[in-house]
Amino acid sequence: MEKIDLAEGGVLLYEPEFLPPTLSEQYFVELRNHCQWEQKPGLFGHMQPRLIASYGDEGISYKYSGVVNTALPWTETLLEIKEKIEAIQGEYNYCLLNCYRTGSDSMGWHADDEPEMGNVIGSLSLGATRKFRIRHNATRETKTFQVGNGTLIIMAGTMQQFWQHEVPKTKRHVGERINLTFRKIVKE
Ligand SMILES: O=C(O)CCC(=O)C(=O)O
Ligand SMILES: [Fe+2]
Repeated sequence: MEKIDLAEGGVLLYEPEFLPPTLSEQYFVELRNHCQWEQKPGLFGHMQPRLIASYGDEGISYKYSGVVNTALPWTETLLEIKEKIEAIQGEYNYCLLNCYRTGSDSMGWHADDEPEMGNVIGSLSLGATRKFRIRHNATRETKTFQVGNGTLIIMAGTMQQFWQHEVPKTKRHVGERINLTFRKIVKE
């Protein structure tokens, strides 16, 4: 596990081999086939370039890109994955899943810095390898991480306040990738 101390108190943990490939593949197939995937409109009425699904504790909902996502009840598989990540760091009550179907699916620069969002976010990648980039708001310093089948990233400390992150589009022919971000939503 690589621990990267970022400017101004941000912390990023990076473990490319967090889960073994066969288990990751099993999770990928299970989640792709059984999650309730949908494509939602983003901020300006365009559809978001990816599919999403969200699961969590009862009564949890999360407003994201202007869209409210109400959590479906946890599944066995998601609880199993959640426990594995919690064993490294964090305590989570919500999971947003993103499915990037091709290289044209992506997620633009953003920070998960909503006031109700806990500062520790556990992010697991399954399937095709994509780039995950982070960029410091003021200095524009950028770092790129390859996120492949079974890669874990934990974002913590003040990272969301000082850095944004993205999953850029790629012209390469890439297969599908599923990303799970486990979060803690604190209700007022
Ligand atoms: O797909 C990823 O690796 C990042 C997802 C993400 O940043 C998010 O869901 O907020
Ligand atoms: Fe994010």
